[in-house]
Amino acid sequence: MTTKRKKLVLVGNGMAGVRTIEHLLKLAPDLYEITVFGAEPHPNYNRIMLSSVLAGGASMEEIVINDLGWYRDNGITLHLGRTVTEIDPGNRKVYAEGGIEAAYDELIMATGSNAFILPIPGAEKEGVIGFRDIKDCQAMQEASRQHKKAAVIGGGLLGLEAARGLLNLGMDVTVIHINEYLMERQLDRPASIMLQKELEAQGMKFLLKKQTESVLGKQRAKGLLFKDGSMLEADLVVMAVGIRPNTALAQRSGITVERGIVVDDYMRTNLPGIHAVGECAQHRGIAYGLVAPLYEQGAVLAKRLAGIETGGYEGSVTSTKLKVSGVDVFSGGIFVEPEGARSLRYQDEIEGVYKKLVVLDDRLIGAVLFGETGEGASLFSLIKSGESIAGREKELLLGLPADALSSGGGGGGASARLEAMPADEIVCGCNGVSKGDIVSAIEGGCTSLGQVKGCTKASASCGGCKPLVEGLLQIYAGDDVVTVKEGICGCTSLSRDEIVAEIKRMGLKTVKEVMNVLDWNNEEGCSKCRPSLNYYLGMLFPAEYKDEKESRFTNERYHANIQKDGTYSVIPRIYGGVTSPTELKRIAEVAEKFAVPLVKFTGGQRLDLLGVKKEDLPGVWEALDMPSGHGYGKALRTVKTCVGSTFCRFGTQDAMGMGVRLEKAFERMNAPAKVKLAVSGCPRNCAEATVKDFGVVAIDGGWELHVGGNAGVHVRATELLGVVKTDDEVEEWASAFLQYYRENATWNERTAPWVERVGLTHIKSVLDDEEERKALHARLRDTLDRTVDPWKQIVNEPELRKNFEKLPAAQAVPAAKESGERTEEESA
Ligand SMILES: Cc1cc2nc3c(=O)[nH]c(=O)nc-3n(C[C@H](O)[C@H](O)[C@H](O)COP(=O)(O)OP(=O)(O)OC[C@H]3O[C@@H](n4cnc5c(N)ncnc54)[C@H](O)[C@@H]3O)c2cc1C
Ligand SMILES: NC(=O)c1ccc[n+]([C@@H]2O[C@H](COP(=O)([O-])OP(=O)(O)OC[C@H]3O[C@@H](n4cnc5c(N)ncnc54)[C@H](O)[C@@H]3O)[C@@H](O)[C@H]2O)c1
Ligand code: SF4
Ligand code: FES
Repeated sequence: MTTKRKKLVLVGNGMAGVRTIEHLLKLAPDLYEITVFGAEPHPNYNRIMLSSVLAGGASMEEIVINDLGWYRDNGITLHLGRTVTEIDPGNRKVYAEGGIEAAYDELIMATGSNAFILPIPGAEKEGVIGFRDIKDCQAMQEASRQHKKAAVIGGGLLGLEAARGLLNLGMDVTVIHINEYLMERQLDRPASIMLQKELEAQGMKFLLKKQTESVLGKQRAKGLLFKDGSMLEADLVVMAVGIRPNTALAQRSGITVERGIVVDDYMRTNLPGIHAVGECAQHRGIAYGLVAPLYEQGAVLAKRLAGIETGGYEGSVTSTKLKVSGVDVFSGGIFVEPEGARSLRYQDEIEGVYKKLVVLDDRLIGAVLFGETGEGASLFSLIKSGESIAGREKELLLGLPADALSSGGGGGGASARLEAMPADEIVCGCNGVSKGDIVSAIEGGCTSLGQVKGCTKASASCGGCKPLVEGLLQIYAGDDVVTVKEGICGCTSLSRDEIVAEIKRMGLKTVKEVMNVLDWNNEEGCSKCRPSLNYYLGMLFPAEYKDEKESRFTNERYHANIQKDGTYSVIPRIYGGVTSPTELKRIAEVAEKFAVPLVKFTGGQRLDLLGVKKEDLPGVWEALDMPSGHGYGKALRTVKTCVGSTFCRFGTQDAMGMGVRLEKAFERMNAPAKVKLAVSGCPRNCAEATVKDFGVVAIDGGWELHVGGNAGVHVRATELLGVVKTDDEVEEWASAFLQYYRENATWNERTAPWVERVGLTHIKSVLDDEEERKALHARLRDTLDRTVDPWKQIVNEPELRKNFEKLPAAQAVPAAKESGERTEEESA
């Protein structure tokens, strides 16, 4: 005898509702006769991926989660394109468009949200849309075929993803934002400013602190008028100013509604048999707007409906990742310090990296990452776990090896955390994939990230969970794991070596050409690939390549180090740290003349003039009449020396003379990362040569050559490359080592990790070959002979000087005010 199934009706065929049904079918496949109503004419699809569809990274077909066959196979009655218009709670019935009605024992409201359209005059005009569904996406694609200028109102996640998509469609895009910085709901000011700069480099324009008064135009939008009286031309206006839970039907039906449909921990509304999940629901005062919490709600409701005991939904901590190719932004938990909390920050404008951790009672409660977001998933799991991070705060901030990211003191690190993670914990928030799902996929034969993605969808949306999925692969696939090569950034799947080989093979000569020919998936590139391509091209073709200033970071463009108040630091070259009374007097006069607020000795034996205004830079350089110390770039910085045999009674060689010689030989040398040298006059090593990229230590009758050292966060002592007798040999070996590093390291890789990666034995074997050594030396000489001092060049060329003129206040780039940035000279 078959028992009669209960009737379950789902209103809303979106991500949260259908997810609940999927769960329920797994838990109790025969319990309900299910009817689904969807106002949209499509089967259930991944709304998140609309951003990728718009940007050209996915097709509409690819984002379907459950096709029509799935509904059929599971015996679900589906009414597509039918909006439910009425609920009769007394008789437990729903009524939909087209005269359709359905009775229920249990009803799920999963009506999602509506895009908020600003109630301003002209908002109803043709060409004004929100960005919420397939229809909106198609409208934007269509508009881009006929129109050129787009305005996106709202600089939040949605607005920026829409803007990136429209840029990809060839439109001229301006984002209008009401706040003074972008994504203020997810980011703090420094991260937001870095984000803005990166997006500007991609071609996006911004109008900040602007309030839209009305949409101009007759039938179709022609532009926007702002409250300050200014205007913007636009024939497509996308409103991305937030969402409002879709509650009208619930309200009409007597269900309690505040901002959303009010539910308890079991997703029950005030009316018997009626539940709500997803963006339309309000739980403990919060209506969520991201899928991860909605999936958690769905899991609880599914258990409840299946009659399985469950602890109830207790609310979610959320994290977000902006899905814009070439920009890495992560925000999780509480990123604005509540009372009693501390925050730790790290900012490096040269590398384009910003990190902020918020700690309360020794627990990580929030994080913002820009530029390097690989640790986002691990940090987010620490935020959720609430475990103590006492004593590990700095490690976490500075991104030590993945295994430092957890289990403080308990040992084991990140892999131990993954192993201990319960099977039902969600690893991929975007797609609601649990650890158990991923482990099953691996045990079922998936051995690469791509295969796990194909089987489970984990990492298929924002990609934020990729490190965790890879971690699970390492643990559960063991030796079978297939590591698929990663591109140098999100814009390409090519590795550094492949790119360099292709540049050489095809003789590519500009950054744009490389991107075009090698099929970059983002026309403008990003903050990782543009500077690296600029470096590789300059390194490969020193004679022909013209440096692309726009592919460099601010500091390298202005040849000075930007400080947290927006002023600059000027470090002239002082060869070997040896100066003279005349030079010192000149520096003092310049400091007085330009009212330089601070003059300080750096760790590299030089003088740093701090607090110089941008417009004063050329004047300061002119008056100093000294070469640039390159204290701002990926280049030779200092050659630190001790006094050596000239004065010291222990000295066996002239350390100062050698230091000056090396600094003169290698000044203006750019490199994959900054390079520091030191020369000590005896093994007492007062110049600390054994923590430098290239260290020279005098011994009786010769010099020891040390390589691959590094102070700073990850201290690494040098390894001994060899011992030579003469000063000429020191220069030749140093030159060959540096050129080999220049030609083979990945952009941004310092000598310490490079030596570790390729091995000293290999480097030695190359440099021991005299012919090869001399050839490397000659290539570096040839490169350096073509370089000029950047300060002199700017001082002497009026056109270049113009770049330093004071901008009108409105255009000035805001400084990274809250940053804790140090001058690069001082950072090791
Ligand atoms: C472009 C874009 C990108 C996004 N990116 C991300 C991201 O990267 N990460 C993230 O976590 N979140 C992201 N989101 C948010 C995420 O998509 C939503 O949180 C999620 O889709 C909400 O699911 P839901 O089921 O509650 O609502 P929806 O997915 O909106 O589904 C509700 C459905 O109910 C239907 N409906 C409404 N009323 C009725 C009715 N009376 N009768 C019948 N049907 C009805 C609607 O038409 C809709 O199809 C993004 C959203 C957009 C628009
Ligand atoms: N990557 C992701 O996780 C992702 C991507 C897209 C959308 N979403 C989700 O979709 C939902 C909608 O996104 P959203 O960005 O519209 O919402 P949001 O509320 O996060 O951001 C809206 C932004 O618009 C700005 N704004 C408000 N009024 C304005 C006005 N009059 N003029 C100019 N700017 C104005 C606000 O300052 C805010 O920054 C959110 O829940 C979001 O989390 C998430
Ligand atoms: S390293 Fe040797 S030579 Fe140089 S200062 Fe120290 S003791 Fe003197
Ligand atoms: S968390 Fe976004 S794809 Fe997994």
